[in-house]
Amino acid sequence: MHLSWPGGPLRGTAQLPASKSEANRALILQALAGGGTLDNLSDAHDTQLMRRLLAAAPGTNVLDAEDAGTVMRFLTAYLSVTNWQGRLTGTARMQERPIAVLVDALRQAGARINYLNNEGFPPLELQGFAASARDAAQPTELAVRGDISSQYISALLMVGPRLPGGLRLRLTGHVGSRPYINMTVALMQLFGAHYTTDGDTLLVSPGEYQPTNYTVESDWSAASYWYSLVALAPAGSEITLPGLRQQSLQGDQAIVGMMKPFGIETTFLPDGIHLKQLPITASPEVLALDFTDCPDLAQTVAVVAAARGIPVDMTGLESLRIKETDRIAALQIELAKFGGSLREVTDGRFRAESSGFAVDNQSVATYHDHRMAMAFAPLALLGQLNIEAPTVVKKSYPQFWKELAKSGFVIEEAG
Ligand SMILES: O=C(O)C1=C[C@@H](OP(=O)(O)O)[C@@H](O)[C@H](O)C1
Ligand SMILES: C=C(OP(=O)(O)O)C(=O)O
Repeated sequence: MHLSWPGGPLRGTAQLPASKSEANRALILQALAGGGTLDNLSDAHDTQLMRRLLAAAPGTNVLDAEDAGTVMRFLTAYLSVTNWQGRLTGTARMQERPIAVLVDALRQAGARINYLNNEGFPPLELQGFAASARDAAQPTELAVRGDISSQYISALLMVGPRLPGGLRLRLTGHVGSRPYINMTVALMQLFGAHYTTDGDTLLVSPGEYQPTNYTVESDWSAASYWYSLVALAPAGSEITLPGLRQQSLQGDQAIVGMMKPFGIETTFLPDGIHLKQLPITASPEVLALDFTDCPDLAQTVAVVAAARGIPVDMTGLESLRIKETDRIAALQIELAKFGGSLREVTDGRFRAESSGFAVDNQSVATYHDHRMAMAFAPLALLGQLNIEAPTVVKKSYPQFWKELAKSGFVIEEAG
């Protein structure tokens, strides 16, 4: 797909998808509650897939979570406690994304799960749930490391009320993506769960979820691409993004602060936000940003840093290697095409920077990763650009290209 910008400031209103993270939790909680209504469910493929698989589960013994991490992890827990028996699989890439931490914990809780291919990875064979003969008045006690994926923890927490005696979950190690755990707990409470903490131990009381009505917020991760568009567009650019809330459950709202040094001012409106590009005032020689809590923002920021020539030292990128692709390797290869780089300067600290950054008809490979496509697309503001396999955006933001076209980009399909 060929992308170009006719010139002049970027202006107008862009529609965002609803958060797939909120939606996929709400769908699991709704299924466990046995009712309630969800408004503003995303048309994102991950959300529609979750909905379809939850509906299909009672009548089939093969489910395919494709490339959706939340679907694979949340369903493994949900299908276990609901005693579903069958095979849960995913794409070739999903079969490389680890799941042992979750499977070990569920086995301890009483789930019977086998690996069908490689130990520790999907596909899985679920053989039902046999709660141990332990005193049911005692909570199921589990210890889970938090440094690989928070999705294991969210998955366990959501089924916690269904475990005999509830769940006492101790988090160990350096916990990443913590705002996603907080989002899980907030939605569980909204659906009637009882939850407390004792340091890094999370306690979920046994009980039933209540049918609940919830309106999903727009997606802050998707909003991040509009931040980079405004940051790279000509002076005077501004954009309105409806549907975002100041009180958000999404940790990716951190983009508000991260984009300030790039000159982006955020104003909260009664329904949404307004972004405005301001002249960049004095900034440190090298910015330091930690992505431990918001890994999905890393690609957005790395590309803007290189394109604007504002070096950023990025930490907290560990989980990027096991997402839709190895995002660190993908960024390194693609940034290099433009004169940018992402170099490991010390253990775990990566500097995004550039020398002679130029956009001149390069072709960006997207590695089956929606965020590679959307993080690099804003570079079309600086010159002619090609994006390979552009339909990859459907995972979280199917309308992305349509919204770019509406805002003035010229888009030509390849071939
Ligand atoms: O729980 C969630 O909705 C998510 C958690 C994060 O994953 P990790 O916990 O694996 O970092 C994030 O990257 C992913 O896009 C969505
Ligand atoms: C990592 C992501 O998704 P998931 O882990 O749910 O596949 C993402 O959307 O960036």
